[in-house]
Amino acid sequence: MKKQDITFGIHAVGAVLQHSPERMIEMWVLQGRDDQRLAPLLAMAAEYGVSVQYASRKALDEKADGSQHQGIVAKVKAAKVLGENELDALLTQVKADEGKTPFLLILDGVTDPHNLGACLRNADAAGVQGVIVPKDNSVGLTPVVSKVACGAAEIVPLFQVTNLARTMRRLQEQGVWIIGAAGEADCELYQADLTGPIAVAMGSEDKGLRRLSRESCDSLVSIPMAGSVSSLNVSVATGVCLFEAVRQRL
Ligand SMILES: C[S@@+](CC[C@H](N)C(=O)[O-])C[C@H]1O[C@@H](n2cnc3c(N)ncnc32)[C@H](O)[C@@H]1O
Repeated sequence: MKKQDITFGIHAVGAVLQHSPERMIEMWVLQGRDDQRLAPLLAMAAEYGVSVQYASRKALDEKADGSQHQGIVAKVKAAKVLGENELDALLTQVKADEGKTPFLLILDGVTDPHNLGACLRNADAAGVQGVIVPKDNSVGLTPVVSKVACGAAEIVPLFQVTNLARTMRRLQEQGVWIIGAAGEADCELYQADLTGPIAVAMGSEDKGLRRLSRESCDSLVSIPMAGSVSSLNVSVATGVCLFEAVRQRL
């Protein structure tokens, strides 16, 4: 298991400092950078006794492996990997919390870190309580995912499960209705009831929902497409589905 990780970008580093400062090991900031957005991060680092070093752009580029780092890179302890047991605990907690209804997102094999990052960002914005992905054939919490998620990767729990179909069955046994998004479904998203305990399941970039995952859904919905392209990018489709649920759940 990985013990340390690199994270970069103002929101991603800020979210670690804000939500799990105990994970922060050290930070590097671009020499001579006068960016007001860095000030609260430096203040938090001082408060938690995190070592901050100033470094050249070349050094930061190397640490961030060439990705856009906005002048800040941090070494952090790797986040705890969450699985089936933690998902059960989350559901119990959500159900015990009066006024809360399970609202989950399943991503069946998303492999592009930009897409996972954008989905986590959407999930956080929509108030999703947890995102579930299969352990294999999916991208995990990489530095690029954290950067694109803009802090959401440190907030929304990501559950990595060994057998997605089994997890879907467990969710159903606990009263969660699973709605799969598939372009060819007859039922349009806007006709579906998304008000109860739900998990929205999205397919992978290239193959969509796998057969077993699709068959495990309680219903399938499509987002109507007016133009000539056959499908939306998975993170865009995720945003559309989640925010239709948010609208209905107001
Ligand atoms: C890029 S699409 C996958 C396209 C893939 N070729 C297929 O056959 O499904 C990725 C995922 O986004 C969701 N999606 C994209 N467009 C959609 C639409 N119009 N209606 C419902 N879901 C959609 C689905 O969950 C899909 O599996």
